[in-house]
Amino acid sequence: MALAVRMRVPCRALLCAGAQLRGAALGRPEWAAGGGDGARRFASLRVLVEPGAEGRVAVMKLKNPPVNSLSLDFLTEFLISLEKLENDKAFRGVVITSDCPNVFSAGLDLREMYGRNPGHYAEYWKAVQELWLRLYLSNLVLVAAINGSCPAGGCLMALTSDVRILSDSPKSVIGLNETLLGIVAPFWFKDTLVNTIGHRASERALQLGLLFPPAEALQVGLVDHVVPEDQVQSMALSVMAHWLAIPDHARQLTKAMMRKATADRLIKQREADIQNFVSFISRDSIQKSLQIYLEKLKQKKG
Ligand SMILES: CCCCCCCCCCCC/C=C/CC(=O)SCCNC(=O)CCNC(=O)[C@H](O)C(C)(C)COP(=O)(O)OP(=O)(O)OC[C@H]1O[C@@H](n2cnc3c(N)ncnc32)[C@H](O)[C@@H]1OP(=O)(O)O
Repeated sequence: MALAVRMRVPCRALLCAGAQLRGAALGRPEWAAGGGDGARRFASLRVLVEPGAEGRVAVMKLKNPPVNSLSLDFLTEFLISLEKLENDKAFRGVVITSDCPNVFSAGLDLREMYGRNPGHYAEYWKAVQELWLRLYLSNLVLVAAINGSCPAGGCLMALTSDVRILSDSPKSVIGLNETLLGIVAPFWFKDTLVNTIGHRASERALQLGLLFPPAEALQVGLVDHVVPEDQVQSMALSVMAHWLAIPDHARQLTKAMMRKATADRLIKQREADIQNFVSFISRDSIQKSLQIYLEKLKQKKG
């Protein structure tokens, strides 16, 4: 049944090969079965996957300290974990959350986009595209349990989920703040935001690089629920149960119907998008902006 409606990213085989290569580059696969749940529990260096209490639901904990920045190695491990879950028919839903205190994800790793060579930028961007496509078109129910700050690429990742739960903490701000760094959110970041909060709200949020505090994020529709931090996980599981009450095939076809056109826009021009990214990020002015931003982050500490 699920096979009939399974969405596929066309360049899947290519990425799989890429992911395996990256896995090899990491030195060892690191997948370790553990505990009484046997093969259903696995972990890599930076991604911990364990079955939730509800069964058929996995909890994926991101643990790339200090801030879950999306480095190339982290993206690769994330992709491999997701692929394993997609292929394991025991699972119908995944709660994605952070193992780093107060931060869901700081977004793309700035060190992957600063001071490197064009080949590296291209490889990195391809992995970013792939993670977005895999998450956005996932057959699983994805619930983002956002237990901390969620800027830029972190927000993009959360926006690919079917539901977002945000912790009610002053640190839990969320948004696409790229313009504050002097960079531009690519069209598919923009499309994902527009699909969630509409055109006018997106235009304002993107131009101003807004990071919404919880109450405003809820009001604009960027997240679906705001709850105290200690209830984020239980709320995510409760929402998940609601979504899992719907037959998979009907829900999956509906999800595909809603999302395919947006994903296809990138799929049709992936190479051009990579070239755009490489030439944009390689500009002296953009490298200077990133350098200043990285210095500001360091100075913040004091
Ligand atoms: C003509 C038009 C053409 C258009 C073409 C378009 C082409 C594409 C354009 C390019 C688009 C690129 C898209 C990028 C999206 C992104 O995701 S960029 C990343 C944006 N992220 C942020 O702005 C978040 C920055 N971080 C923070 O604000 C804070 O760290 C935090 C709020 C997340 C956490 O704060 P705190 O807990 O206080 O930790 P810190 O002390 O700040 O940080 C600890 C440590 O981590 C380092 N760090 C933080 N964020 C990042 C990051 N994103 N990448 C790498 N490293 C990061 C920080 O520097 C500290 O390091 P040290 O301990 O000092 O070494």
